[in-house]
Amino acid sequence: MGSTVLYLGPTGTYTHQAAHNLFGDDVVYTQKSTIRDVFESLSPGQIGVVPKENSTFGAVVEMYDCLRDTSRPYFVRGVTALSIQHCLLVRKGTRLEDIDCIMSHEQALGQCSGYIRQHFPNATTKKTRSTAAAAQELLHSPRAAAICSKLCATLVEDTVILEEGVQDIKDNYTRFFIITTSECTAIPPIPSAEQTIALLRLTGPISKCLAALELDITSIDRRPSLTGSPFQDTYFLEVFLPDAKMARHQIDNALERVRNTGAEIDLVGLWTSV
Ligand SMILES: O=C(O)C(=O)C[C@]1(C(=O)O)C=C[C@@H](O)C=C1
Repeated sequence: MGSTVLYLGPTGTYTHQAAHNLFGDDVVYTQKSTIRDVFESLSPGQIGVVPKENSTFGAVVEMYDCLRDTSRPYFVRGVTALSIQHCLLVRKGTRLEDIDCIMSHEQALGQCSGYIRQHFPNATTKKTRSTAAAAQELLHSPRAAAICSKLCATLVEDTVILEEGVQDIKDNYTRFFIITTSECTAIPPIPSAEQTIALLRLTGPISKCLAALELDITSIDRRPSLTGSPFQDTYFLEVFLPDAKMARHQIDNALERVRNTGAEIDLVGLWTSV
């Protein structure tokens, strides 16, 4: 039997599709109802797939909040991207003019906020745990619509798509992290390229730390650190390492330089990417 892959479910989420594109039918899939559940249920030897960022709406905050937790070991092993084309799904018989509530994951509501404002100015919005969870809720909500993938129309009985491509920016992509509890967990090969990227978690004075790091930073995300000092932040830095063979050595030296400034820094991911 192949590895177990935990993903944000239920069946039909974009995360499920991203996981399936990567691992196909060679693994055992286990759905979890929130991103936090994926992190907290992950056992040694298992693989998790969680959304990380969207090209229209930005960082997936819940994911970064889980990575901020230093009490459990997580390690990012790779990244995969998926084109996100949202549909407006309703129960059969519901017309556009009947819709009084739009349900979806907050990321999808954000990616479609212009569309919702323009077409449903009087509707309420309801956040659900995932896009596919919103599709399932239609069974109990005859006047609501769900924003979700086309696939959900085939998975949830008695539903029909009223509109396709309802995201505000047509070229819309989400990236997903592949996580394990340890850097050493064996995982099926992930398509990769020559670029080596490391993910660092840093808590400390940012300008001093960046000066000590001396690496090529490709992205920075920031969340409150929860260390007890108000407005102290934890930063997630993605750094590009031009020489894959020297990557580990370069990172270890950089971590030492930053720790010497008194800051806290950890390596929480290392992968090759396109
Ligand atoms: O709800 C889903 O279908 C998910 O897989 C989550 C998620 C996200 O959190 O970004 C994934 C892709 C889309 O951006 C919308 C929602």
